[in-house]
Amino acid sequence: MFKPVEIAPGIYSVGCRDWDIRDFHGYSTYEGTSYNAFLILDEKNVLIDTVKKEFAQELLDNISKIIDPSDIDVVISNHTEMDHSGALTAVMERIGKEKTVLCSKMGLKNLNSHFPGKLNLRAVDNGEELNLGKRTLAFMETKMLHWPDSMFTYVKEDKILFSSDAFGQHYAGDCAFDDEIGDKVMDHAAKYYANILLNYSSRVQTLLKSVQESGLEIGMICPDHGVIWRDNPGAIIARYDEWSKQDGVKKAVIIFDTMWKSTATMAREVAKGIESRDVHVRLMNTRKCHRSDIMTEVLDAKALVVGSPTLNNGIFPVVADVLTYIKGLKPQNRMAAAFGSYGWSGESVKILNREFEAMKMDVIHEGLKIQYVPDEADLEKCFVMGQAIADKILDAC
Ligand SMILES: Cc1cc2nc3c(=O)[nH]c(=O)nc-3n(C[C@H](O)[C@H](O)[C@H](O)COP(=O)(O)O)c2cc1C
Repeated sequence: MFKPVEIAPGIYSVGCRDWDIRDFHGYSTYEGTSYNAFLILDEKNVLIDTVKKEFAQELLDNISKIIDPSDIDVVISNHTEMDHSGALTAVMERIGKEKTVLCSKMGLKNLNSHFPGKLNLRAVDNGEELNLGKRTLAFMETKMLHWPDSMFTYVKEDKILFSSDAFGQHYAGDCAFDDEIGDKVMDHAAKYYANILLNYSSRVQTLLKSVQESGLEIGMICPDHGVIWRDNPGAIIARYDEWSKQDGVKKAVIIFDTMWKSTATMAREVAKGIESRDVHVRLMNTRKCHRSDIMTEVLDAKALVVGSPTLNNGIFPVVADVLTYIKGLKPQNRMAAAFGSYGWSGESVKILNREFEAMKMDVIHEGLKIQYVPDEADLEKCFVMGQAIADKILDAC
């Protein structure tokens, strides 16, 4: 299903596509994903990263179309996570168990935890270089982007950055490059950033600044998932800068759930109020929209508005699920407001406000509780609440 692609003279993309995966550790992958691995032919032949365990043979088959795997001299593990290291031991059996696997210092610890005593590991220093003959590799530690072991490998002569999971996208289509896939690549990349990297945004900012200051020239970025940025790597770097700053745009995301449609009716009226001020709004039912798609919408939204009925003195469980997920990804500089229908005790708005405070969000409205089914006057209150939220967003953006 996949053949190696020569991405630069003597440098090949040899990884595998996982066409059918639709749930990637809880992230919805409607177009599958790829596990990218790269082969560099030089006086020393190098393999950068491997693939998920079950794709080990496919990776070896791809390599074999170019060289005998046993002619690989060094393997580099930029990231320990199993989608890039799961095949390592099987691949090393074929390449030669005694051959060196280079990784970061944390990679050494983490790979040993995953595959105790099975690999001949050597940790490289941040900034260390490896001469391959015609080319030089430089290693850059990128701790917590997005695991403690993450690092980048840069080919100095070709100006190619092997960026591990950074700049990746879950996409397994026919395209190998940004110029082939077109504009939709940014939707995939935004979803990836929102769900995998958002909580490390301050580190992204630090990294981008240090890359800029060092004058590192980046001609091509090869992430471990999705297409390669060969045409315009500057475009994804600019988007990472924008996403990691988290300034937010004039947009509110309303997430809600409902048992008997009262909170849903309120949600629509709040949305109408927001939209009446020409502020963009997304209305997302937590039982109909996947949490990773909700997160993608939260990425650039200035405000998060949450609606939940009161259920057994609490909030609706699916709303709690999505909020837990959003909280973990630590969106910054956000406004928030809550609403919901209740029957007798009505705790949901108070609980949601507490959650917003725990998430360090700016609570811009005291919240709106409506008993049972909202009447005309209640719906007007929802509309006015939407307008008040929109006004705060317009003041801030
Ligand atoms: C199983 C169940 C448990 C409920 N528990 C509470 C509760 O603890 N306190 C409360 O105020 N209302 C409670 N309610 C009432 C709902 O909050 C009320 O019917 C509300 O209007 C539902 O809003 P919805 O139409 O958006 O689902 C409960 C309703 C159900 C079905």
